[in-house]
Amino acid sequence: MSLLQPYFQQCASAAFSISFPSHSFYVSVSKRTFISYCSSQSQTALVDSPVDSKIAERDEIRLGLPSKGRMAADTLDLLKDCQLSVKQVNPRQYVAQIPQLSNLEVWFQRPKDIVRKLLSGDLDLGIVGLDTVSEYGQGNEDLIIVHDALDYGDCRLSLAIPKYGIFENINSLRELAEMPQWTVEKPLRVATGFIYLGPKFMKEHGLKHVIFSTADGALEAAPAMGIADAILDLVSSGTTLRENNLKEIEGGVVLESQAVLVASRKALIQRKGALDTTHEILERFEAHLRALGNCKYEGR
Ligand SMILES: Nc1ncnc2c1ncn2[C@@H]1O[C@H](COP(=O)(O)OP(=O)(O)OP(=O)(O)O)[C@@H](O)[C@H]1O
Ligand SMILES: O=P(O)(O)OC[C@H]1O[C@H](OP(=O)(O)OP(=O)(O)O)[C@H](O)[C@@H]1O
Repeated sequence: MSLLQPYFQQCASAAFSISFPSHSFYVSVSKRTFISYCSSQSQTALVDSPVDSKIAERDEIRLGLPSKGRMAADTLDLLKDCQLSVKQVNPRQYVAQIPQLSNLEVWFQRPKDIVRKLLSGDLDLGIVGLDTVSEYGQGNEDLIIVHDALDYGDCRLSLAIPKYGIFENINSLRELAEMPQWTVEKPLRVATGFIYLGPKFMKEHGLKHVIFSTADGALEAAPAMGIADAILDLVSSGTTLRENNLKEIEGGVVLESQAVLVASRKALIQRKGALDTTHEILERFEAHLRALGNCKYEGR
């Protein structure tokens, strides 16, 4: 019986179940996500889930890890803390092994490519920020957040506006939306790298006259350069906003993010050994987080 079984029972309606000769498992796609797994002698197979096509044939299970950037070192540290040491022959090689998980291959990729490759079936599991899954996954139902709180990479995707000029007394999304300046001819200009989540958030919050532009970095410069009125970007300490005379506003947080373990639903269902390997990784993560006092599911 898994550690997470009691939690599953609380949200069984959001789950699907599969029974095979040797085991059964449940996967929930609710906000607090997990995999639950237990032994069963059942010979029946019940699949209540959109499994439309076959996955690519290969024997190994593939885990994508960030190849560089903010998440890379912390991800390796987490795995090491869980006694899952990643053996990379040299840093320019993008494939590695974890001796404790013999059927698993690690592939180092840029975070956004990890999400893309989960969707294309070229990876089965990945560790990235929730912001990256949400932006590049675009709500695709094949992506399952297996663990939503790995306790690093904390940040938020937040709307920010200048502290000065016409925005001086604007402190909430509602006040921003009600400004008379934004019209069809002269919409609110938002600079962001999040071109899926940005428009979706504005639409959901009823902001009609908005136009987006995009850039790969240093977005905080856009208002002062006269390129944008607002920015939608990741914030952690808030220093970059402050240094650029920008402020967050009430109701302007699109998403709270941290590192998550994400899986391809198809891979979990169809790839031999994927479920056991995922369960093994998940239990190690939970044991580690519990030891740190950060296990969300403890006592459930
Ligand atoms: N202050 C922060 N700014 C940006 N990302 C942060 C911050 N704090 C945590 N993160 C996490 O780190 C991830 C960014 O990692 P990285 O720097 O590798 O990405 P990237 O620059 O978007 O990738 P790429 O170089 O492929 O475009 C974010 O997706 C987020 O989950
Ligand atoms: O709240 P803070 O702790 O100041 O962090 C936020 C900043 O960090 C990220 O930029 P990054 O350093 O990745 O550089 P970039 O602007 O080139 O993306 C993000 O895009 C913000 O600019």
